[in-house]
Amino acid sequence: MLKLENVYFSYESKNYILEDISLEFKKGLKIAILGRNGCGKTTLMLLCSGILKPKKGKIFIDDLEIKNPGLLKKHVGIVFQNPDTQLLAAKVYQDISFGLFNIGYEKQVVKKKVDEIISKLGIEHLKYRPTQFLSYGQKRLVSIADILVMEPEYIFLDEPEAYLDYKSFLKVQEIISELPKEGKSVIISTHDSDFAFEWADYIYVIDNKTVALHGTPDYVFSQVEILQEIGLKIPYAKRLEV
Ligand SMILES: Nc1ncnc2c1ncn2[C@@H]1O[C@H](COP(=O)(O)OP(=O)(O)OP(=O)(O)O)[C@@H](O)[C@H]1O
Repeated sequence: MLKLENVYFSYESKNYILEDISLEFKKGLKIAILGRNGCGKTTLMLLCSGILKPKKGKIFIDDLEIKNPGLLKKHVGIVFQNPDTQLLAAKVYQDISFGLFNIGYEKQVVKKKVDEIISKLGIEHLKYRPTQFLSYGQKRLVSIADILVMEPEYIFLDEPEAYLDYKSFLKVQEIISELPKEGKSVIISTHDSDFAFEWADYIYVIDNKTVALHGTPDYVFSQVEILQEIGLKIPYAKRLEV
C-alpha cells in the first residue's frame, strides 16, 4: 500500500497547493483521482512518485516511512500528461529500453520486454522511428510503454485519455484494467466521470486543496450536492439510476 499522511505541498510561495492530504492506494486496485482544473491532481501524483517532496507530512510504502522521496521511484512509475516531458531518446526502441538498461538488464532480456510491451500497445510500426517526429498521440503511447516496461508496483497515469484516439485509448484501457489483476495499482487522474464510474474500484475527489470525498464509485457519485458544488459531472449510468 502507498499511503500519504497529512501531506502539505506548495511550489514557491507559502500558499499551499495541497493541504492535509491523507489517502491510501491499496495494491491491486484501479483508482481514479477527480477534481476541477488546477486543483492539484498532477501535483499529488508528482508527490506520490517522488518527483516532488512534501513540505509537511509523511509517505509510506507498506507501512515503511519513505523519508527520501527518491526511493519512491523504485516502486512508482508515472506517465506525464505531456509526453514531451517524458521522451528522452532519439528513437522509440531506445526510449522504451532506456530504463531497463539503466538498471542493468541484459540486452536479450531488454529486447524481449520491450517487444512485449510494443506488441501489447500495438505500436510495432513505431519501433525504429525518431521520437521527435511522432504525433502527440504516438508520443503518448511511447511514454506509456516507457513506464509499463519497468513493471512498477504503482502506476500513475495523468489523464490517460489525453491525445489518444478511441482505438488507442481502448488498448490502454485494456492494459490498465489487467495490471491490477497482477497485484499492481493503477492510479489515474481524469475529468471523465463516466470512465471513472465504469473503470475505478475507488475514487478520490480533490477540492479546496484537500480530499473532499472518497469511496467506491457508487458512493462518490451518490454525493450529488457536493459534486455539483465542485462542478463534477454525474456519470450517465448513475443519472439513469435516479
Ligand atoms: N511548477 C509549478 N510552479 C508553480 N505553480 C505550479 C507549478 N505546477 C503547477 N502549479 C500550480 O499548482 C496548482 C495545481 O496544479 P496541478 O497541475 O497539480 O493541477 P491539476 O488538478 O492537475 O490540473 P488539470 O486538471 O488542469 O491538469 C495550479 O494552480 C497550478 O497553476
